Amino acid sequence: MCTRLRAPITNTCVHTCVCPHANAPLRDAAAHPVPPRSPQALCSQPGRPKDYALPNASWSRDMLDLYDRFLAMTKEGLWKRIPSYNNVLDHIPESMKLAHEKKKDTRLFLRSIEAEGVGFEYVMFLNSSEKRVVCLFQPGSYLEGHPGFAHGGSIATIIDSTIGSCAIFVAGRVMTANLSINYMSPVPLGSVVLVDSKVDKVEGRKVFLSCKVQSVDGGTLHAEATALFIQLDATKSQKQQASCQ
Ligand SMILES: CCCCCCCCCC(=O)SCCNC(=O)CCNC(=O)[C@H](O)C(C)(C)COP(=O)(O)OP(=O)(O)OC[C@H]1O[C@@H](n2cnc3c(N)ncnc32)[C@H](O)[C@@H]1OP(=O)(O)O
Repeated sequence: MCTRLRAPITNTCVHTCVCPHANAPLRDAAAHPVPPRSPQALCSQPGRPKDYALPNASWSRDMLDLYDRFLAMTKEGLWKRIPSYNNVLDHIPESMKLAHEKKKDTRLFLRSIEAEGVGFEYVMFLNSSEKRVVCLFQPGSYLEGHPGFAHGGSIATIIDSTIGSCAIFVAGRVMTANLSINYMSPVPLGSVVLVDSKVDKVEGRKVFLSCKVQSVDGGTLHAEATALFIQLDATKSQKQQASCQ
């Protein structure tokens, strides 16, 4: 794990969204208990979708401490918090949308459970110079597989999405062609893990990536993965688009 993650916590809010509380002092992490913080209360703006990648009352102390450490690193300019919406089209810039892609009542799989704390609680940070995306992930009780532990499919989902976000950064619109995961140690429900992904190489439309899932202290390697993403071919996309109309 990157030693930079052990940097001291700062008490400044640096949300990337337009937020009335931006740069307002946060809590003293050591001295005060975790206050209930609602993303909507912090950053709700008329006409803007709700950003789910912000602290809520279900986040554990480990999750909040790690979040604060990454926020501190965003101030140095190397890392950027990635907002998270429950409709995937809100992630795609208008200029990259295909003609048939209109917003419907669909949801990004990871944001399909509305209640806080029981599904995928996560926030991602991008380091563009290292072509790296790190996701802080706290699996909730509805993601159970083996009793008390996160389902392997939920681990695959968070890996695919973290690696996918990294691939999108270098290649724009991509799809997973191959994802290979070795599960080494089960992830307890309610614990916090770091999903650390990076681009290894790009060959034409092919983006090769790798990923590690580790405990917060770096002492447990829960899973390792490699993936191949393919940049969508604009010509083929146009054909798919025509067949959808
Ligand atoms: C912030 C929001 C977060 C969002 C994150 C989202 C992450 C989630 C991503 C997903 O879950 S995507 C859903 C799961 N994936 C799919 O459903 C993909 C299904 N497969 C396809 O649609 C097509 O196979 C694909 C688009 C991946 C590739 O089809 P293409 O027709 O564009 O590729 P083509 O056949 O021309 O192959 C291009 C190159 O890739 C290679 N290739 C394609 N598939 C491969 C494969 N599976 N393994 C190895 N190589 C592969 C292929 O050999 C070739 O190599 P060369 O250029 O060297 O000749």
